[in-house]
Amino acid sequence: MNPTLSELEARASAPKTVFGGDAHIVCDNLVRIYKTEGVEVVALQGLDLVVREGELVAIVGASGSGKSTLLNVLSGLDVPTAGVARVAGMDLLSMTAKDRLRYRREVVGFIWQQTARNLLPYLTARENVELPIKLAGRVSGRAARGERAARLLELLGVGSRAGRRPAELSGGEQQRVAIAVALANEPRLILADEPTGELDSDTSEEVFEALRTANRELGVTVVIVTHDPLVSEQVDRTIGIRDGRTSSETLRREGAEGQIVAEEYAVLDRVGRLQLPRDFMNALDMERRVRLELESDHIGVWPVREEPSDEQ
Ligand SMILES: Nc1ncnc2c1ncn2[C@@H]1O[C@H](COP(=O)(O)OP(=O)(O)OP(=O)(O)O)[C@@H](O)[C@H]1O
Repeated sequence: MNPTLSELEARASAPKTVFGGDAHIVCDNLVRIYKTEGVEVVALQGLDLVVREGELVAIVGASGSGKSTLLNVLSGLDVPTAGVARVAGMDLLSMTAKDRLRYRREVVGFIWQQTARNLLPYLTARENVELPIKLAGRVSGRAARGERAARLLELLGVGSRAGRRPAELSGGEQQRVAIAVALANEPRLILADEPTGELDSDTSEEVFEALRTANRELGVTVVIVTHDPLVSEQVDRTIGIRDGRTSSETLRREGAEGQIVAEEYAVLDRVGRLQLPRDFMNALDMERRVRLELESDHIGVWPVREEPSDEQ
């Protein structure tokens, strides 16, 4: 039955539910187009992402999928072409230069892949953590700063290394100190770009454990960007991105016998688009068109064998 005029009016005046609501990170239909020498590259093509406060998530994608572009947007280094990007209620598209600076100093902390980029080589671990606290000018007194730095290093399991310079630390220890540096000014969000890219698998586990500790003990939201799909064993939620769009989500949970179960889901956007995994499409030779059938509890997707006459 068609709605009456008064029903339509009531619908129009009802408060609109905004995508993502007041979630900590909201990207809604995010687009980033790079223009170089007249050629346009669409790095993000309508990406949607919602992360709640206090979550620990990984964003995984192959090279060129748009991970760095997304990270640059979330870190306030780059401004997207269109869409919505909000972190902790701050609008990353319309922020003034002053707000952007404050955002980068106070709201987000970073950990880069290159261990050397995170720490100053001539300072000890403790001095590296103290420096951003001093620059922010929010904690006065050397002793108070030293105490905060020592507490963070202790929390991340590198308290005994406080007096060492980066060159006297292992790669994993350097990254744990880097996490302490990122946490120095109590950011609400930590962005980590391939934080274990230069480490072997045992050392990587230590770094993930440190990120989990920071997340659990301090309640800070953590977003890890990586090309390594095995990260889904380390975090509760892994978001896959493909061709500049979120394509899948893997949720990790504990099974009945205490075993870790990882389940992969495809992401359905608001207009009903979803990306089929490439290997599923290849296995059934699916191309261009598929046949859909609505069943009582699922939707069937079948490959269509194209007739040559179809193209004319
Ligand atoms: N500054 C730029 N100018 C032009 N094109 C760019 C620029 N930065 C990225 N791109 C293009 O945008 C797309 C997404 O790149 P992006 O660096 O975000 O992917 P990525 O998933 O981080 O890859 P990688 O893991 O290799 O760093 C690619 O096609 C890339 O060539």
